[in-house]
Amino acid sequence: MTSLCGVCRAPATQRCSGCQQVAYCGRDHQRQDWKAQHRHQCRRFKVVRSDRLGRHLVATRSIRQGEIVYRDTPYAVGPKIANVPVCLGCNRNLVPLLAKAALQAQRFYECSRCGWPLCGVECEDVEQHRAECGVLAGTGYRPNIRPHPADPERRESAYCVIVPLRVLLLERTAPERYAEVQGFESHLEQRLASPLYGVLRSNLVPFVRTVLGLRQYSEDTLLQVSAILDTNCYELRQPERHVKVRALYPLGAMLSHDCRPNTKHYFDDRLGMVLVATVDIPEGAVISVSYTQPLLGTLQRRLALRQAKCFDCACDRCTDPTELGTHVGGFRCPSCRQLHHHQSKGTGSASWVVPCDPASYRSPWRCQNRKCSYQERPEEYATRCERLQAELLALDRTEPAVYEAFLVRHEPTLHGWNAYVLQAKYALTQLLAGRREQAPSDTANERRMVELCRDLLVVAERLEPGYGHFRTKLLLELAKALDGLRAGGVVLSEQEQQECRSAWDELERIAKTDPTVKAGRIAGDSRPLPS
Ligand SMILES: C[S@@+](CC[C@H](N)C(=O)[O-])C[C@H]1O[C@@H](n2cnc3c(N)ncnc32)[C@H](O)[C@@H]1O
Repeated sequence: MTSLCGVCRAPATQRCSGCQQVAYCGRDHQRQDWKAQHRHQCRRFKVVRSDRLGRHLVATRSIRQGEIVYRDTPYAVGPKIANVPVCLGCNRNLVPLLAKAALQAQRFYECSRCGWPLCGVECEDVEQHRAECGVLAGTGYRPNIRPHPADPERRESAYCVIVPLRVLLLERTAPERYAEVQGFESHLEQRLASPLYGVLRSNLVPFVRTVLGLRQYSEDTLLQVSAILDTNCYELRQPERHVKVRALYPLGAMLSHDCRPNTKHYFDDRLGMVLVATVDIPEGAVISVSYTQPLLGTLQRRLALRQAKCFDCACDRCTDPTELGTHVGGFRCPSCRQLHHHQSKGTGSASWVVPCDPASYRSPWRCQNRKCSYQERPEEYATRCERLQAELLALDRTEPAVYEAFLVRHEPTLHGWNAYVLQAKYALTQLLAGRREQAPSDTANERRMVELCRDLLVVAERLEPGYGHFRTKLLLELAKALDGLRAGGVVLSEQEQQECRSAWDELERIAKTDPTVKAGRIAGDSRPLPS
């Protein structure tokens, strides 16, 4: 069918290259429409609905790796249901901002009108705080939020009212946004059965209706708003600015999850969410993000998604017993291992135990070797994971040697890419990076780093390919370690020099659309240093 010009309805000869969604008879009408409206509507995606994903985003044209898919402005930002003390003006954690002497004063700066803690007088009139301040000030209620130097991680539950209140106040300040938020997914029915919603029913509801006097909002509406926030908010982290809060974004609320996503996101200085394609996304493909951690096995990821976002993931990784060949959830078959031990040769040692049905929380686990009958019940597998998790958590987090010992201890029984092994290996890279600061020319340290990064990069490429954050961090550590070896007098092979050059080249490309990978310089090296 011939396309018609979006302005005059004459036969069209060209399409908008940005979205491929509208056509024009020529450049004049394209320019005219751009100025009049299209610049606000031109998008690389559209929102569609399916039975499995609900509403989600689909690419309306091919999107290149590294391209920014969209920038999204938040509708509401603020503390999580229970949060460490945070400034209601600028969202920064209050504790690290205070000098020791001030902490001993036992109080934070309090807003002169509503009494809630802020950084200082300069945050009293920040737009985010203005509307709520009037409502909070009128109540006479003052939260008892104080510094606890001995327990800086202590969370205050009084914060559970702030973001819901900010959403309710949109009804006055931005009614079209308020109406849009009411249409977001909530999973309220499922959430009402949880203990958290029991607590919200007895804390949040009377606070808003009785203390704040906002009686026009029924219990159902208030719990619905909470459930919308729990389903759609993103954790907004900017460690260098001491910001760790939650935020609701209109496009973010339409974005579906995949355990092998094709985008990543970061937050800009104005707390906007920027979505970047980590791989080439073909026209018609679902645009996905990951709501969870890549270094968890399928059972743990799916449980986390069910608990936080109320759905059962059925992506390619979740439905593959080997998790795309990585065996992140798997372990070595004890029976085949014994056989191997007795015969001291043969293929026994290479048999892995995998779930019979990865998409079931109650699946038994079975040896992949058809000749072996080894099985493990779901309870036994869960206990195995809990034990490993507890062991990992108990390690001294400052000491690389204890992580190395963990790896040696579990090498005979776990896959080299088992979730707990991966977590230990990744922790080791962080510790070795810290050591580099103290001992810059420790070549044994750098050699080990290179080995770990090469290994983890293979996993990262399978689970979060392309420009994903996990892979980017590893590329950076690999490049720095190879540079470190050279600086320490080691002669790199031709292959290693090429490996180092291509890592830096790729990091430069990633940095073009991801400012969290900042350009800098290593002393004595002319290459840009993402940090
Ligand atoms: C941020 S919202 C995304 C928009 C939502 N689909 C809608 O229609 O409003 C998150 C919710 O989308 C659904 N969802 C997202 N990714 C999914 C997936 N991979 N499989 C099934 N449901 C998914 C779940 O209901 C989840 O709680």
